[in-house]
Amino acid sequence: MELDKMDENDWKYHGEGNKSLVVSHVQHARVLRLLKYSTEDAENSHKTTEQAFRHIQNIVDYSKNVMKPLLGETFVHNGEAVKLPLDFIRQLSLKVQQERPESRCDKVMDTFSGCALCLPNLTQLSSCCCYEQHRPPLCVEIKPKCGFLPSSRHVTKDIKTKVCRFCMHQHFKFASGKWKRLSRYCPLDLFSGNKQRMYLAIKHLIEEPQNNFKIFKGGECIYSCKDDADVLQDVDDLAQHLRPYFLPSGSFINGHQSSKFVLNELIQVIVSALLSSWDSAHSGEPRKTHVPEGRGTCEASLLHCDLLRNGNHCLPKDCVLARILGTQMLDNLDIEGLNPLFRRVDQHLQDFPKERSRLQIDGPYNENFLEKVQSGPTEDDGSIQYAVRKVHQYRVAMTAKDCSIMIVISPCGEDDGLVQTLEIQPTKPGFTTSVSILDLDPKPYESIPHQSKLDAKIVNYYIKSTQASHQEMDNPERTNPSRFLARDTDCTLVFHPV
Ligand SMILES: O=P(O)(O)O[C@@H]1[C@@H](OP(=O)(O)O)[C@H](OP(=O)(O)O)[C@H](O)[C@H](OP(=O)(O)O)[C@H]1OP(=O)(O)O
Ligand SMILES: Nc1ncnc2c1ncn2[C@@H]1O[C@H](COP(=O)(O)OP(=O)(O)OP(=O)(O)O)[C@@H](O)[C@H]1O
Repeated sequence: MELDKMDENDWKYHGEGNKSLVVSHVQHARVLRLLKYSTEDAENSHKTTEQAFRHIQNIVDYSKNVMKPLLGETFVHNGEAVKLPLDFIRQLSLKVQQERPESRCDKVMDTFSGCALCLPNLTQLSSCCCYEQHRPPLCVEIKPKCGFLPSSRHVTKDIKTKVCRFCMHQHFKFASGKWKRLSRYCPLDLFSGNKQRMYLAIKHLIEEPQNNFKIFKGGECIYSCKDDADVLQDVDDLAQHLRPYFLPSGSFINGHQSSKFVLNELIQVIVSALLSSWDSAHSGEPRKTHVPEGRGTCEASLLHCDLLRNGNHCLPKDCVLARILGTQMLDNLDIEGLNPLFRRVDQHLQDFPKERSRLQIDGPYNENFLEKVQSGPTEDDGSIQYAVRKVHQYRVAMTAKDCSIMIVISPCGEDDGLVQTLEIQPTKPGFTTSVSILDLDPKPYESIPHQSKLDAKIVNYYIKSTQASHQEMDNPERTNPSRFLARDTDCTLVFHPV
């Protein structure tokens, strides 16, 4: 990238989250990820270039030295911190403003520091060399969220060991107006390793994508959450896009059937990519990651009880889901068990402020930090080392609970006869897939008290609202229909038993 030749016309709006705004290059498979700050957050706007650059370098170091070893070399692309001309960033900010969703405009792009993170465009990261004009690579983005139930003895509310955080959080988000519909997606189904449960989890993501699901075609977002949209219409549009990829030319399947068919095909390719082991050093019988008994099924999941009971709960060892789940499970005390340890660390830092740097509370995120995460006292011996280790582990787990998976699906070879069988196959004929993980930023130490409050709010609201729902069921006239989602009975899937 030649900094003196940066031109805002070479870049376009690509997407954004809570903390950053992403623009993509119109020709090269590159993106710039620019940080955002709240308009009221005056402190951040006064960050000097050096401070901002350090902040972005911290993100790079964390991805590279902490998350990459935990999640796997093949999945993580840490990118590099870059300094950009201020004029370019200001022009870019003006250019993208009209494309930004209103719900994200409570924050503004950082146009003062001149710093950004430059990354490969993961929606275009194809492992296939034969780029077809009429069938550019598809990319599916999934933000899976937390895939297990806590089993920590510190958990005080029984419901937390039965209903997963995502499903409980849905009720809170719906009530607070963040989303207009409840999602039927349950992360525990996605992480189950059971193909039928995974199939339905993805089907539910397609039905109600919220901020957990997007599809790109040739790097352009063609399917994502639109708050007011007619969802059925959207799914039909999506099916139109998918036809050239999944329906053999000259096929006679008509309208609705063909939509169902191509969506089914897409889901199967996604499941296959999520379950593929990517560790090239490993060969032979795939090893499995088991979700401990009772931690892999959520009572709020809308799947058939039989499917939940009988589904096998294990993931191939080196598949992307196993890597993410393993890292999420570094949080083995739950926020309730972590709280007293956080207070121990906090007290220590108040007593000895200089310890902040030795304990690497804000980095540097280097091999030493990873060492602190991975080794040290395993039982609470009352030491500060133990408490710091658990705090570091919790923060790493939080990153893994909030990351996203990108699956690029590239057609290769002839488009005729692509779909020969409806079984999931290790690699579906006619496609290659590549998988990466994004949004691997460190979660601030200071956010832990917020996590604790949010956890209590979500759980209390869930208990209150489900109790109210049961009362409403006794009195149907008062029932709010969107509170009661139908169980998914469409389990007559095309998979063979696994
Ligand atoms: O707390 P959660 O589970 O709601 O996760 C937040 C996400 O909300 P979600 O529930 O996925 O819609 C939230 O996503 P949205 O802004 O809702 O798209 C952020 O990812 C937030 O991370 P950060 O504070 O920006 O680093 C996430 O916060 P962290 O808890 O990961 O810090
Ligand atoms: N390297 C990349 N290549 C392609 N698209 C990307 C890349 N990084 C981010 N994106 C897109 O930009 C969106 C926002 O990026 P990201 O998730 O990193 O933002 P964030 O503000 O950290 O999100 P969050 O709300 O989770 O904190 C992503 O959902 C994804 O669609």
